[in-house]
Amino acid sequence: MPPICYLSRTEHFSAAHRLHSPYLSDEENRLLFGKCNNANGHGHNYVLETVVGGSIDKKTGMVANMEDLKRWISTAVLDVLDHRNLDVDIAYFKNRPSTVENLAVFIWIRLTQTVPAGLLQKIIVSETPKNKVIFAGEGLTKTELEECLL
Ligand SMILES: Nc1nc2c(c(=O)[nH]1)N=C([C@H](O)[C@H](O)COP(=O)(O)OP(=O)(O)OP(=O)(O)O)CN2
Ligand SMILES: [Zn+2]
Repeated sequence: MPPICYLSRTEHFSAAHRLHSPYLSDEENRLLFGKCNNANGHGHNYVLETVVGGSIDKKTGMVANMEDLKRWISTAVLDVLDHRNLDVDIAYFKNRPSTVENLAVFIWIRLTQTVPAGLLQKIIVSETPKNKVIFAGEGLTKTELEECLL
């Protein structure tokens, strides 16, 4: 069996948002999200690490061509999220808070629609240098998959 490797690519995008849940009252939102619920909103310079993995192709010496990986991430994620207001521009966040967890789910689903089946292993989305979420597609429901379609 050929050796298995994991490739990682890090990209950045900037987006605005406000943490607010449609399932909570205004007062509950203020208490839960604090300054992040401020009506003016705020922005983050997000960092997305995408990890793909598989066996090394004998002929190319690659698990995947980094040029392809760059293109998949740009098309599926950066073109859609960079310099956007998540709550206003992305329908997925109309009925769920734009937490970094929900953002990771959105990004994962977008990537699975572009990256060849079985290659995508894990994503790590950082909202601030201190806060990051790791997602590998566990627990996805049909609802998320359908609502993620643009
Ligand atoms: N589980 C989650 N909790 C919080 C989220 C989130 O997406 N998921 N998001 C936020 C805020 O949007 C933001 O990430 C926090 O901003 P901030 O407090 O400014 O960032 P830091 O924690 O890095 O900075 P400190 O100065 O250390 O507070 C909040 N919670
Ligand atoms: Zn925020």
